[in-house]
Amino acid sequence: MKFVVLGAGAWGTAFALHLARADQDVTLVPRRKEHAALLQAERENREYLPGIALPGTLAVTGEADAVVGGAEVVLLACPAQALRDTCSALRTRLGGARVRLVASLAKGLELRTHLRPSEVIASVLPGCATGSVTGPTNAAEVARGLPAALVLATAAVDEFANEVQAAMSGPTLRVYTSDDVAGAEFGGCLKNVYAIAAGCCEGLRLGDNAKAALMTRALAEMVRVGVALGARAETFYGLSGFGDLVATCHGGWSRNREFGQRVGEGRAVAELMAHRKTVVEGYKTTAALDELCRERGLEAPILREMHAILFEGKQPAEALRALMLRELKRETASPLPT
Ligand SMILES: NC(=O)c1ccc[n+]([C@@H]2O[C@H](COP(=O)([O-])OP(=O)(O)OC[C@H]3O[C@@H](n4cnc5c(N)ncnc54)[C@H](O)[C@@H]3O)[C@@H](O)[C@H]2O)c1
Ligand SMILES: O=P(O)(O)OC[C@H](O)CO
Repeated sequence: MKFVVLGAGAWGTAFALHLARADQDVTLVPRRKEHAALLQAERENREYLPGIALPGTLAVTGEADAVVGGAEVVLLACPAQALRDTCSALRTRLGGARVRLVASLAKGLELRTHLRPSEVIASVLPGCATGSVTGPTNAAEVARGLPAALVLATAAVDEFANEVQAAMSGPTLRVYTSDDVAGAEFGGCLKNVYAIAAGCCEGLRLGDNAKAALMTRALAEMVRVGVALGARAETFYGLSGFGDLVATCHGGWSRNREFGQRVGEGRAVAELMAHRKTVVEGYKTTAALDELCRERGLEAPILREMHAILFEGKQPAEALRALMLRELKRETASPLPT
């Protein structure tokens, strides 16, 4: 199958590399032409995925115009806040050509519109089949060929979605399909917020009990918020929800978790964000989700406290106290999977 991956950060590069290893026809298109030239010359993405050789079968080009029209599947591997511009450029490049699926690899909610990745794609490329690829997949581990599983979420799991699933799957990556796109995408967005919270727990040296409690209540919050926003409860207990929550809250590699750890240690949020070279999706997604929950009157106390820490200057220790001293209640308050 013919894939084009737009964006050569850590994940776009790792996923393209995986597809090449799976014998798919794949072209990786970095955003900057000079980055494409570097990747072609060095056969390594030293900026975002150092130490991993790109196989000869992985084509790299800086000329998106030349390749997108011939793709069956276009994968968008940019940060969530850059998806709209990336789709606009893609629309111009596609002209009359029709790719069969445009799917996002991003895990964030758009600021202001509060649209999920596939909704952003649909708003810029109406009539296009859209989807999301999400789940617990640290880029470096996938690039090293370590086993992982993820979800390809599309509104209709039709024959073509099954073909894409098969093309993406192999001995090191098992791909499941889902037609609950909202659930898969909200799982990917929300888990990044809670990974920052888990990092805060570590920065505050609260111990393993605290992190376990946080993750458990975070899952309940994910289900409650997600279901209220149109997702199915069961999806949050799968790879895109629980799976990615566990991976990101525990992964030593997680940029969201690590950022939260620094915040918990008392570092200033603005200073941390100013010096970042790679994306921390949970930061802006906290703002987008908090606004959305407030607009809809949804109760999301962990998300609320994370917003207070990241955008309102609240001290992490104060936020912890606020969560611990909330009104006591029964554990069964959240919806259970059907
Ligand atoms: N790295 C991972 O392990 C991983 C795994 C699964 C999903 N994701 C998700 O994939 C998305 C991309 O993450 P990443 O890890 O590849 O990021 P990264 O920080 O490694 O790289 C960022 C990428 O985004 C591009 N970019 C930055 N600003 C841009 C802009 N304004 N317009 C277009 N492109 C821009 C950069 O050129 C680069 O290709 C994120 O939503 C992330 O949550 C990452
Ligand atoms: O490094 P993070 O925190 O952006 O997490 C990467 C992936 O989303 C893990 O599945």
